[in-house]
Amino acid sequence: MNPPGLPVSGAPLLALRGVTKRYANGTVAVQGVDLGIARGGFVSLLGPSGCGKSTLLRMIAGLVPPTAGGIAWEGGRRPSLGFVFQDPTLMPWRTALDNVALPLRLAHVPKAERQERARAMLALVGLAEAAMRYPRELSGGMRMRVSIARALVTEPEVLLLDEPFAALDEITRFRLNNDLLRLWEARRFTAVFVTHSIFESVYLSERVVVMAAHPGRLHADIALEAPAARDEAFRTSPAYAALCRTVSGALEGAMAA
Ligand SMILES: Nc1ncnc2c1ncn2[C@@H]1O[C@H](COP(=O)(O)OP(=O)(O)OP(=O)(O)O)[C@@H](O)[C@H]1O
Repeated sequence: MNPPGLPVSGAPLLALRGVTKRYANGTVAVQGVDLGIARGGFVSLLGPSGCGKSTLLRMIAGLVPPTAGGIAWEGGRRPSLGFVFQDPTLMPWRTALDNVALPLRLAHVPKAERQERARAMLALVGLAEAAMRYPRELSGGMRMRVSIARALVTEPEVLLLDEPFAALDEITRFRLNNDLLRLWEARRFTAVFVTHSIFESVYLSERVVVMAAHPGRLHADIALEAPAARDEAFRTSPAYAALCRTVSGALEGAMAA
């Protein structure tokens, strides 16, 4: 385990330096976060409720400005970003296909091309057959797949995910974990994944950043030495259990801190 926040070797895609967020009501949601994130990595932000995970992710997304510190992107420009929230936020009056195509419509991509790209993306998340269905005709897991397809249809360099699977049942969650890993392996976007779940963070990530609360800050930075193929065999392996124990110990430390 490394001390928290050590920059990754080489120039990171994203470098946070002393990032702090104090909301107008005086709550210090995040304090003095130093963190480097490498291109193409899969990093989880793990911590107890209220430790500032969502605030940190929103600052990375540019949705919330830090009150101190800075966020620097490689080359001095923010790359294209996709964002997946816990609530899929689909438009109920549009089909799955039209929901996925929406970011392309907003980017003025011609209709034929956007339909083709949205169909291909839906196929990648296993929903080729559901393209013409409306959100109310889809299960919770299918709606989340549509949401992920919509976030990826513009082929962003970075995918930010804020507890996307927290509201799903365990079996659906496991399936979507696998789907997300397959997409990441195929596309190699940089993934920053916020979760409460030790098991999920260990299954998905190459690196788990553990946060402590009051004020929200980094507590530990754990590189996970895991097999390249993360699958159901890995989920039930002693290696997985050992990594979960390590991360669980760090989380207990964060909660006691
Ligand atoms: N807009 C806001 N105004 C004031 N305080 C806020 C605001 N958003 C979040 N907070 C506070 O900032 C702290 C961190 O919140 P944040 O949602 O970032 O944490 P979190 O780790 O993502 O929590 P959870 O896991 O419960 O979603 C909390 O104390 C929260 O109440």
